[in-house]
Amino acid sequence: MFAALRQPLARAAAAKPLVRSFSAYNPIQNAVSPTKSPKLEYLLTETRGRVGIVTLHRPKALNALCNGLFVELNQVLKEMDNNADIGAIVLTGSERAFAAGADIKEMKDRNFIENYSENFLGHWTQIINIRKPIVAAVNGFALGGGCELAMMCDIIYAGDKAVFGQPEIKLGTIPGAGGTQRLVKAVGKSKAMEMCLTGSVNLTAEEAERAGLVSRVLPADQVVDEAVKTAEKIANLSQPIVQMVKDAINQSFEVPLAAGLTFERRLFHATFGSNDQKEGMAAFAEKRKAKFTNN
Ligand SMILES: CCCCCCC[C@H](O)CC(=O)SCCNC(=O)CCNC(=O)[C@H](O)C(C)(C)COP(=O)([O-])OP(=O)([O-])OC[C@H]1O[C@@H](n2cnc3c(N)ncnc32)[C@H](O)[C@@H]1OP(=O)([O-])[O-]
Repeated sequence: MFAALRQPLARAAAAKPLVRSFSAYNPIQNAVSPTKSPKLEYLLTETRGRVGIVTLHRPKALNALCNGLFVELNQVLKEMDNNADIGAIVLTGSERAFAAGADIKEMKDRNFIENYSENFLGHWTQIINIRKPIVAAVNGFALGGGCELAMMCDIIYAGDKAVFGQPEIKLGTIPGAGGTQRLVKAVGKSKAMEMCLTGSVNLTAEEAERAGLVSRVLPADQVVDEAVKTAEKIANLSQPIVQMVKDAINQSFEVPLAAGLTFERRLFHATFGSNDQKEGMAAFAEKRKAKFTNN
C-alpha cells in the first residue's frame, strides 16, 4: 500500500519543472522568452532553505486578485509542489494588504451567462489541490477573496494589524470562493453570518485568533519570518507523512466523522509501511534526532 502512496511523490520528484527552475522565477533574474516562460507580473518568489515563499505583489491595487495574478499563482504553486527541494510554502502579501479581494474593476461589467459558461474564477480553487502545506502570512487587509485565499491555505499567521472580512454584500454580490463555507467552519455560524450579512463587521487579528481562524498573532514585521520557521520545520519532517496529515485533516471538512476516522486509521496503518516510521520510532527509542529519507 505504501509503495502505491509513494508513486505520486516519486513522480513529482522526477518531474521536470513546468517552465523552469523555481529560482528563475525571480522577475529580476528572469530573461527567458515570454512565450515559454512568461515573466511574473504580480508575484515575487524566493526560496529559503526548503521553503518556497510567494509574495502577492500588486501594490497599487492592494493586491486585488485579478485574473493574471491567479494564473501566475496557480502556476508558481504547482511548480513548487513538483519541486522536491521545497517541502512547504509560505504565501504572503504586503504589510498593508494580504489581498483586498477579487479585482472589482475587472469583474464589474461581467454578466451571468459569461460567468456561468466560462466558469468565471473557477481556477481559484486550484490552490486546494496543492499537496505541500501552505502557511499564509497575513498582514493588513484580507478582505473578500483575500480572506478566502488565506482560508484555502493550511495554517494562517496574522500580523497584529491584520483585518479579515467578507464585504461582498456591500458590492451587491456574495462571497464566491469559500466565504460562506470555510468561514463558518473557522469562526462558527453566528460570526460568519454577521460578517457576510453586514459586510462591515471585520475580525481583527486578535479576534481571528480567538475564533480559531488564525493560529498565531505576531508583530507585523515578524509574521513572514515566523511563518517561514514553521514551514521549515514541516519541510524537514518526512514529506509523505506530512502529506498524509494534510490529507487526513482536510478529510474532516468533507466527510462524516466515522468515515474520517476510518480514513485516518488507514493512513496511520500505512505509515508503518514507510522507512520514515521505522526511523522516527527508532530514533525516539535511541534518544537521537530522526533522519527522515522521505520513503
Ligand atoms: C471559484 C469561484 C471564485 C469566485 C471568487 C469570488 C471572490 C470574492 O468572494 C469576491 C470579492 O473578493 S469582491 C471584493 C471584495 N473586497 C472589497 O470589497 C474591498 C475593496 N477595497 C476597499 O474597500 C478598500 O480599498 C480598502 C478598505 C481595502 C482600503 O481602502 P484605502 O486604504 O482607502 O485604499 P483605496 O484607495 O481604496 O485602495 C487603493 C487602490 O487599490 C484599489 N483596490 C482596492 N481593493 C480593490 C479591489 N478589490 N479591486 C480592485 N481594486 C481595488 C483601489 O481602487 C485603489 O486604486 P486607485 O486606482 O488608487 O483608485
